Amino acid sequence: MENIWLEAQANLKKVLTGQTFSTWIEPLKFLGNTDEAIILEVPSSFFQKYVIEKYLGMIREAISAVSPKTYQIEFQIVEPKPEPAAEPEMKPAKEEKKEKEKDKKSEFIPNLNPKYTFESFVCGASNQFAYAASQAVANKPATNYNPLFIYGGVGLGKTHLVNAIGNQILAKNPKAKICYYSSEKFMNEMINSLRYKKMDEFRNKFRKMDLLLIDDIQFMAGKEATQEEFFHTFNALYESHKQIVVTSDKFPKDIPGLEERLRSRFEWGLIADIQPPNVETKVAILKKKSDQHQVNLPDDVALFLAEGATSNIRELEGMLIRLEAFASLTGNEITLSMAREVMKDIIVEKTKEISVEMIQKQVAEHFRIKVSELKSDKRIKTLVVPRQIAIYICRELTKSSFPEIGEKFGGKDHSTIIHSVRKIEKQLASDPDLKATVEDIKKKLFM
Ligand SMILES: Nc1ncnc2c1ncn2[C@@H]1O[C@H](COP(=O)(O)OP(=O)(O)OP(=O)(O)O)[C@@H](O)[C@H]1O
Repeated sequence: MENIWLEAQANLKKVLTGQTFSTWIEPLKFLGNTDEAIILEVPSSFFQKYVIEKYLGMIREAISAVSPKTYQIEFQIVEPKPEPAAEPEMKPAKEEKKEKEKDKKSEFIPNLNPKYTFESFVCGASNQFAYAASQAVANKPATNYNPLFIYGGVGLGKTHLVNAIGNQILAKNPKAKICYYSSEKFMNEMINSLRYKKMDEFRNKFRKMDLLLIDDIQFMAGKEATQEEFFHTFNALYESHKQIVVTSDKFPKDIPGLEERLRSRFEWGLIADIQPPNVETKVAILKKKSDQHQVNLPDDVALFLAEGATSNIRELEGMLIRLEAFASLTGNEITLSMAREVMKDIIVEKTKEISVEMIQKQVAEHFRIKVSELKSDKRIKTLVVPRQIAIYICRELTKSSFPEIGEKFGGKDHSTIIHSVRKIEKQLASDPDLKATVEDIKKKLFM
């Protein structure tokens, strides 16, 4: 049973960002199970509430994808063990020195996701401004746009862009002191530092940075002590001309519970928004991701996913991974009909119903022939091939039976229809031009 959870966890890792996974999913340890439920360990009630709110659906889905049965998910709070007592253990001097050095180094581990770069980011109309602003900051930190405040809805690429800034600065200057933190991590670390009387260490760590990247600042809303601490960190960095980049799901003014003095500071620099992507950008993102995974994603499938998905790119990526996994496990190429089957519970098809008549019209237009010629019995090659293609697409995209299709193609016998479908199926495997033609026609049908 634990294996089911480990497998589900591994799949979630592929879909979520490194940061989200390590913060929220990795700490969920398998505690046990009943016939109906899997019990997972959580470190606090806050943690439990957050996971239920944000990730329970995903967790359920990941589990049902790897188990034959549907399970409830239950959480049990297991408080982390307190740190060892203040009395330090006696250690040999050499060992102590080594540990100190290690501590020193780890202070500057930038914590960036190396996959999130400008190169791997698709720039479209919806994110152009934030992309350009991020590049400007990466090229000339702490000059024109300080702080840079990026805001936009869930899963639209804020974390990706701030990591890209950090990665680019680090590539130019490997010694740059860069720190990427989510605001929750900032808060948790601050609480721990208060608890173990290490506030000076905490403050110094942030105030030494050249670049401070704070993700999802909206989580600081209503947390007065955290905001107070962040305010002083902000001032210290700003005054020493260090770059600060902050992300949020809202414009500063619209974050309830954000102190006025922080809000006004965020407005000192540049505020750039990311809007939900249009279908073309979503297709471009899918194409880029599938290229990265070295998987062939046909255009019509990319369009189908892009149109069916919400604007959350994380969800779009999740769909792609699911499809890629299905194709690789069954050893088949990704096709539109496979995508429809695999996504049937996820994409509530809002694509229009495709009818035999629409297909006939589109194929006739493509080959510059008349619909009446397509339906005729004429056996010349310029008509036979389009006719077979049209019949094949009708079989793939409509629910019509062979005799029904035959009826609409001038009353042809169902064996003629079966022959046409088989013929095209066979040729598609070896004829890339034919494949491109079929995909092109299907794509136009869904436009
Ligand atoms: N324009 C884009 N090009 C390529 N990948 C993108 C783009 N936008 C988003 N993504 C991908 O979508 C996923 C989610 O993006 P990211 O985590 O940056 O979103 P976010 O806005 O920070 O979300 P949240 O509000 O949940 O923090 C990531 O894997 C990211 O690489």
